Amino acid sequence: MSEVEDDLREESTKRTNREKRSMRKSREKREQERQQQQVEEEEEDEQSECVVLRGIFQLGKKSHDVLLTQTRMTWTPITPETPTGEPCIQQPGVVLLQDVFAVKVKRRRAAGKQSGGPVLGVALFCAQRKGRRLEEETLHFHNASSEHTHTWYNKIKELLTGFSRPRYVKVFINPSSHKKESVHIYREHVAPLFKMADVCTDITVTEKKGHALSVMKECKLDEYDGVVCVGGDGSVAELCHAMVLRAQLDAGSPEEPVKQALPLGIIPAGSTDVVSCSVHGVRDAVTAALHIILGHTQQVDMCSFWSLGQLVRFGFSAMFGFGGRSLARAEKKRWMPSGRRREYALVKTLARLRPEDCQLSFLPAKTSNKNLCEHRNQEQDPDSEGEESWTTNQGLYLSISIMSIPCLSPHVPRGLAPNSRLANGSASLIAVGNTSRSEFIKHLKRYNSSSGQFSFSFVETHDVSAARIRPQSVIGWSEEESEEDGDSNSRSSPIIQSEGAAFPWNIDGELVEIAHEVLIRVHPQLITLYGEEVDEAESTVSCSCI
Ligand SMILES: Nc1ncnc2c1ncn2[C@@H]1O[C@H](COP(=O)(O)OP(=O)(O)OP(=O)(O)O)[C@@H](O)[C@H]1O
Repeated sequence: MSEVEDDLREESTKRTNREKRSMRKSREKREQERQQQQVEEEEEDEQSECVVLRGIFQLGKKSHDVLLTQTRMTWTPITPETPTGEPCIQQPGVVLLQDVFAVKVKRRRAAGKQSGGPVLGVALFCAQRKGRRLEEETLHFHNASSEHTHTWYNKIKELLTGFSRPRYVKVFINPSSHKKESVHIYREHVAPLFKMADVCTDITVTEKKGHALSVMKECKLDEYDGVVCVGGDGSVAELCHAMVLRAQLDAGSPEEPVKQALPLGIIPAGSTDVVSCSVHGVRDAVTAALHIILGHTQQVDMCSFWSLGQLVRFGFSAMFGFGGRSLARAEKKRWMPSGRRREYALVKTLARLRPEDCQLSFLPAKTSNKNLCEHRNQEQDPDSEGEESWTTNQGLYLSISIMSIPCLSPHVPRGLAPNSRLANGSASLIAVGNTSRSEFIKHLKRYNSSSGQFSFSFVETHDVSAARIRPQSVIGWSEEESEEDGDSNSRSSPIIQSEGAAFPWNIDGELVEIAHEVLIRVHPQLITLYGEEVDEAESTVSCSCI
């Protein structure tokens, strides 16, 4: 082997060693950086978790070592040492302060006394999750020392003020909702929780349709942190509409939708409570009240409904065809109990099932969320996106629905529009073409059972940011109904009455009669509701009529 080859091999070995050393160094550097980052993260965690107070309280019959940090309170039983000296491992109890809605000093009250008495300790009032429900739970921490107890009480109270929660809310109660139980529901289940959490209220018990709207137009809204509605879907729809209109008035732009800054809380007291179920997953006044108290808020998309260039209203859902006709029939039988009324209307509308001849156009939703400003510009000219982006179909439809929220309810736990999200900036358009009654019933039944309601050739669904429905038939609902049973005296008054042939629309459970084309626009995150996004509602009832 030549000297040159030796030199080359030596050189190559040196280079390999150099490369290895350099790789090792960069690996070590990366490892050091990772460790440093970990230490910093741990320090950060420690800081937020650093102990604010430590003390001894009795929980139940045992003494506990209790720690309070910025975010939680933990307690571990104090146990005597075992004879063998082995440590006795105990799982600590824990409550997150984000779930605590009130703290009180507990006292032993003498009989007949409203105040005073020796201190017993602190009581924490928390919201505990049980499935989709929030339930009230009280934790008692006993310590007879007044000084000790007050130190803890003051500190916990101070930490709780760090959360963004409503302090003063405007409450509307519709005493006529469903079984006329709203006032009772509010008094029994909501008012005591609000009082406990120091939420002050200004209450209006509505006297007639439109009362909440007129109060909302004029009241001093900046005094409040939120608005609360106790009632059914009709009351919720009126208030949501009122809140967006008020935002428009305040912003000095009566033509354009403006986001309402105040959140709306919904205490369900109706028969279906679709909006409440869609943000709580359950029809339960306590769950709804606790979401309000804890300040859980959720942005929600809304629609605006227009006819002949005039705003009809703001809302979350609309049904044309079967859904509209069925509601119109139910409204004529207001004297029946709500369950029976709904079943009667459903069965009768199925018996007289007929398609609507109409032109359906829609604007497919873009994948990214559009912001409000873009939508505002579109509002003035619905065709400004260019005709080519609209899809138009002409034909016979049994039902057309458009929903910007999933519309969950105990009857339909996965919702009438299971693909719709609360704040994705689009709405589900569900168009059911003409088919036999038996096939239509099969489609309806699948809402109630599991899924597959859209897997029929006569059903199409689209994610849309706007839709337009132009009825072609000259025979409106009014003519057909008067022919049907000559029951004109018992007709309820719809929100809009048209001179010519009008068609019944179900807009958020309210009957609206419109004779002409209706344009629907989706407005991303136009309103904030107290609650959260849920996938499925708790199912408590099932419809047996079909
Ligand atoms: N004091 C009142 N008397 C009559 N109607 C009222 C009164 N206050 C409000 N309203 C109107 O009643 C309508 C229906 O209200 P709501 O939806 O709460 O009850 P509901 O129709 O019985 O419930 P659900 O829609 O769940 O069956 C709303 O449009 C609301 O404006």
